[in-house]
Amino acid sequence: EWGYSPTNGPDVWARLFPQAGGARQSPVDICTSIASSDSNLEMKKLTFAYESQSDLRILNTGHGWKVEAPQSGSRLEGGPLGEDIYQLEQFHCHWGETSAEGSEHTVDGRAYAGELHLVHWNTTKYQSFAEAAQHPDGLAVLGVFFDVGNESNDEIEKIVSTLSEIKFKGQFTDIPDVIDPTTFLPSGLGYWTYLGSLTTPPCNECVIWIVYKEPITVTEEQVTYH
Ligand SMILES: NS(=O)(=O)c1ccc(O)c(NC(=O)NCCCCO)c1
Ligand SMILES: [Zn+2]
Repeated sequence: EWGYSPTNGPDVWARLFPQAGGARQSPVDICTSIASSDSNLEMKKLTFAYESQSDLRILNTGHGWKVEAPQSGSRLEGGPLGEDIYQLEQFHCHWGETSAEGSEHTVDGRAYAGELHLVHWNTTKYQSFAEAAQHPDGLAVLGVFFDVGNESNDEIEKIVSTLSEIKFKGQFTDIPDVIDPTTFLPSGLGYWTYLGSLTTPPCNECVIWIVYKEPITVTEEQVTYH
């Protein structure tokens, strides 16, 4: 089973998952000095529209939590996504042992306490998430960094408050509260974008990454759960 130790971590994933040795692997360190601002991105504004949903299923994946949120009524489009429309499939989180680390992307070498991924797939071109994940423009993932501060995030609390029920890998439960994914996004909508991959095996090179510049604030407890 793949993981993050020296014997099963990213350096050996390519033995079992060939794409992990590819040319557009994620995560990356975002070097802000060489990131170029693309004027047409301003012209094609990135727009998103989500539904609020209750009774979403949350799963312990063994590497964090994942909320299954297939939303046929959601739309992510514009910005780097060309003319295609992407639909929300799931969102999940990466965090670390301490709040000094945990994000997958880093910014000028700096890691954040954690990182939320909102995973979407291209419904204009493909018929399913699984099919989309086989194509270079199949998925669009919004990444939001977590900063640790004194205010807790109410939406994240609705999720973290269920984790005591799914202590072990493979367990799942329902989140009774209504969740609106829009509330996970920072107020500042500036982002970096690049063509990359799934950050975990099978590491398919199918993701258009959109990483927001502004982190959202959560409390230490909300992001060092284990
Ligand atoms: N981190 S990511 O790039 O947004 C990402 C988005 C969607 C994914 O399907 C994966 N990878 C994945 O599901 N691997 C299968 C078993 C892992 C259980 O955790 C990673
Ligand atoms: Zn992820």
